[in-house]
Amino acid sequence: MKLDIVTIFPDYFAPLDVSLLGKARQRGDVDAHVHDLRGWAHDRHRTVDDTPYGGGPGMVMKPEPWGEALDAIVPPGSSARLVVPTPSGRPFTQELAGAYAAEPWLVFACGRYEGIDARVIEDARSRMPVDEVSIGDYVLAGGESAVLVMVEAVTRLLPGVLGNAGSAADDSFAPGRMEALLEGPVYTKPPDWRGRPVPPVLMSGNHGAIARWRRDEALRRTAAIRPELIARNALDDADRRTLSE
Ligand SMILES: NC(=O)c1ccno1
Repeated sequence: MKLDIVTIFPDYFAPLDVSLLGKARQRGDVDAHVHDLRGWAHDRHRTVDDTPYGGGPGMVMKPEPWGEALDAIVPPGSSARLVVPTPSGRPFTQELAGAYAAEPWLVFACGRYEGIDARVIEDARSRMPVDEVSIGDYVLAGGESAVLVMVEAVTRLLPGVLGNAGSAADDSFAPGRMEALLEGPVYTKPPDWRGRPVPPVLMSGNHGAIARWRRDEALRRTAAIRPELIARNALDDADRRTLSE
């Protein structure tokens, strides 16, 4: 997967060199490049923002640097998808992360201030798919943190990035039988810690009973914390019995 990130704070993306993603980059599984938008701002102060038409607080990111940056990074006819983090975007979900993990090339545009001049998105849409995406119903100072979240959620799904390929399949919201359930509790050694034992079923070696217990815990957690998700799952009789307890 090819990733390009355009930002006025390139140092924000130092985390791309650590942990699983850093290893994926070293292996060449992820070809990530961070670009400083000011490289396409040609005045003496390398200005990237200006006052909003129509008045109002704050500043808006100028279209010219963005247009030149995207022209330079994404040649005409290439296969890139532009992703723009914004609180006014479509929700970023595990499903969308899975769709992005199948994309050959993602370009992330990190807005700052009050946002990017709308014509930048319009112009980009004339030559590539563009998604405006929100990681949640809150406002950040810029898109950089949202891009770090999305890049981690997407790249962990790429083959070979997670040490245990099955791990992603058991995630909360992972496609399949656990699709819209919150993951239940997990345990490791010691078997008893501060007088708190590990649930015995997890040490029984009975894989069917363990799978049932894990699903029951996920159902109970989801019903307690995110009851609106329950209806998104295909429930069997055992599930319904658990939820009726
Ligand atoms: N909620 C968001 O995704 C966001 C992006 C930039 N500011 O907020």
